[in-house]
Amino acid sequence: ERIGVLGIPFSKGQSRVGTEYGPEVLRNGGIVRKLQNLGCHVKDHGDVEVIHVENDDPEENAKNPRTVGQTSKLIADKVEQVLRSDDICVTLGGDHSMAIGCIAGNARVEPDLVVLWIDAHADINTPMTSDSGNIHGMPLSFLVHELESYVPKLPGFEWLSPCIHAKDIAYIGLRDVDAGERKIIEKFGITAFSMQEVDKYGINEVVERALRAVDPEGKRPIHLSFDVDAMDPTLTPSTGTPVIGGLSLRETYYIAEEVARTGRLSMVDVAEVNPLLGDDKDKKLTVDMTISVIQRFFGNRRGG
Ligand SMILES: N[C@@]1(C(=O)O)CN(C[C@@H]2CCCCN2)C[C@@H]1CCC[B-](O)(O)O
Ligand SMILES: [Mn+2]
Ligand SMILES: [Mn+2]
Ligand SMILES: [Mn+2]
Repeated sequence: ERIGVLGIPFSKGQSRVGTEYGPEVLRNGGIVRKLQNLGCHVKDHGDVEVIHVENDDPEENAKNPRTVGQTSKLIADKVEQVLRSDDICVTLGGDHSMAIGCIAGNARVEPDLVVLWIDAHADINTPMTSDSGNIHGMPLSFLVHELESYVPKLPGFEWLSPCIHAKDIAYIGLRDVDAGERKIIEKFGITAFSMQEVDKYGINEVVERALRAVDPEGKRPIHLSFDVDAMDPTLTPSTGTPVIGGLSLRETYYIAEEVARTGRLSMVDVAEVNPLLGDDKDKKLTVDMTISVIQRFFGNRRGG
């Protein structure tokens, strides 16, 4: 396939400096060359322009709304452009608020997409249910039709309309879900496999059930949003909200290999790499583990 790589040097969806350097360290880790070595045609489209709005006061408890909203629009426009020329888009983040623009942009090209959200967290707080006010904990709430009446139109988000349904989402890796998110997941019947289900059924059964739940006929394009904190912090320590008891390397490889096998992968977001957290060993480990996972979406199979 033709892969378009897009950097999203963004950090204003949360409060820690550092995720803006995610694209740089992933590129320096050789992600483009390693995908090319798999025989893929890879074009690096550079970085999305990040908007910085002065005096971007919180609105409805959401922090940096104008900066996040306006940057998300640029992300959506750029992602749409990439997907019009390449088959698959790989976005290098950046905090997980990037997914607002990534999914919105992808949905313009693939309106029938389904979303696999690989994450320790549900990232579906509304501005009202969020304890932190960090928009990286809210991206899905801006995108889901069923939540439209619960989410205020924030300044900077005027351009955005919901583009997915609750039934189009499946979570894998959850282990730190807020009360408000739990209520949303239950109320709208969102498919969710926490680490408990991974232990109960095994990753193979979880992946099979997740794909069947969102796409029983096996026809729909897949948007896979990968938060590196889905993996155990011993593997990806350099991330802003680590949670112990995460996915193993082999479990994460398995998810990537099975999604690759569908042949319907449309987009992969790589979110929440923060090279300023931890020591140099942690940073190198995080980058190397993340890249080794991404390689498995594109044909690097353990069986050769
Ligand atoms: N739900 C959260 C939010 O801030 O909304 C709260 N949580 C941190 C909090 C620490 C204390 C115990 C409960 N959890 C982080 C998460 C967002 C993660 C965003 B991601 O993109 O990294 O997944
Ligand atoms: Mn997370
Ligand atoms: Mn719709
Ligand atoms: Mn996340």
